[in-house]
Amino acid sequence: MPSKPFVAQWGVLGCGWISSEFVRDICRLPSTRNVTDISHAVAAAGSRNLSKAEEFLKNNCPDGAAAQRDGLVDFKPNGYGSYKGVVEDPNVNIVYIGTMNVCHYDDAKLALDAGKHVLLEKPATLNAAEWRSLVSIAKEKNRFLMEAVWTRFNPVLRSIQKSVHDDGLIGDIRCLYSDLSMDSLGKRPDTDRLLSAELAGGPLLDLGPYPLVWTMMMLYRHPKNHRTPPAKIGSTMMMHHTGVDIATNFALTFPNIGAIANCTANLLSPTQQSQHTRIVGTKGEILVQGITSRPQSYVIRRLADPSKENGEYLEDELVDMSFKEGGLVFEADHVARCLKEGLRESGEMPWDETELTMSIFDEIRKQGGYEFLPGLERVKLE
Ligand SMILES: NC(=O)C1=CN([C@@H]2O[C@H](COP(=O)(O)OP(=O)(O)OC[C@H]3O[C@@H](n4cnc5c(N)ncnc54)[C@H](OP(=O)(O)O)[C@@H]3O)[C@@H](O)[C@H]2O)C=CC1
Ligand SMILES: O=C1OC[C@@H](O)[C@H](O)[C@H]1O
Repeated sequence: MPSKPFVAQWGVLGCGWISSEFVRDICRLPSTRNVTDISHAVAAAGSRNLSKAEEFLKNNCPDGAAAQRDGLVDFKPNGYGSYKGVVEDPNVNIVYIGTMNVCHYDDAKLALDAGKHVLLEKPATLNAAEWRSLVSIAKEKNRFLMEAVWTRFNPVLRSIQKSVHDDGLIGDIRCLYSDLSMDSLGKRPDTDRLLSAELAGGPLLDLGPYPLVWTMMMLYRHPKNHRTPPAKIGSTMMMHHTGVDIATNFALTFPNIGAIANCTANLLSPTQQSQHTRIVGTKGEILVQGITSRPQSYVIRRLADPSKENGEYLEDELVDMSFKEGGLVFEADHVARCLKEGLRESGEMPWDETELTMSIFDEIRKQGGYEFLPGLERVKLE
């Protein structure tokens, strides 16, 4: 007899866009993606406004998520007009935090202090000091804590990582180019979360995590890099009149493997979806397609003769791995497995990699002159 799947019992903080995407994705029955060891339930959702929480549940998971529809648990989702209600709900064992950047630290602390495990949307915090503080609370409370960088669990990224790291598909990596940008300027009000200084907006923190995740997964995590942080961080930032960045370019060097990453995130231009990320090696290159956060396919271009300078490529090979899931469920499955195993930290999105991410953003903000409004940072950098 197969054993009963472990059920992650989610409580959701913030009933906005990404929370609804997350909840809809965990409603998909695990069997449709050949998953049998874990499942998901929505135990609660909380908003600053009760009717918004109730509407959120009605629209996204009126019967709960997969485990509720499969009869693995017998509770229905509860709506709350506060975040406190969610973290105190006895049916909740893990809290998904989909609130604004400026709320992440307080909301994660609220959940950890209430004894709940936490999956916290990117950017985890405003700076590395806030993240270190959350990690120490998670350790003290003996609870799971992970930054929600869903792209790390995307099957396309995983396939590319294996082909490049284990099978030497493009030889030694030399350069990585990755962009996530949007042509938002003039199309969103200055009060929008992407442009507002009060909400710690700007493309570095909002979009930058994705070019950086490609860098982390392909270069930082390259077996020959031995998880060595970038030796140099160089950046150029253009500021918007609201006090957030409007465009940020950054380059990171990895001398152990002789590779450099060139990352861009701006609100001036749309990303080129036919090759948002280009990974160039000594034997060829990979062009990743789709959205930078949610790749769907990639093109392999092998050099006909790798010994030639600027040589010809053989015919393009398309690897189409399009999937029907939203993509957030792969991350949710991983978290459920961590909880099932009693882990407090994920090996795939460990605490020190979020700390490194936040430190890189801290350094880029310092170079570019992007300072948060007074009072936003709950823990200041030394
Ligand atoms: N993983 C991914 O692909 C994505 C991640 N994100 C991340 O998720 C977070 C939320 O983004 P998104 O869902 O697009 O944003 P939304 O504006 O759609 O939702 C954010 C929610 O935050 C809550 N909130 C708490 N305090 C405030 C406040 N002072 N002002 C406004 N809202 C507040 C609100 O929930 P309520 O009113 O219910 O209390 C609101 O609905 C961001 O940190 C972003 O970086 C965003 C998009 C994609
Ligand atoms: O995480 C994100 O990915 C998609 C973008 O549209 C969004 O602004 C960002 O928060």
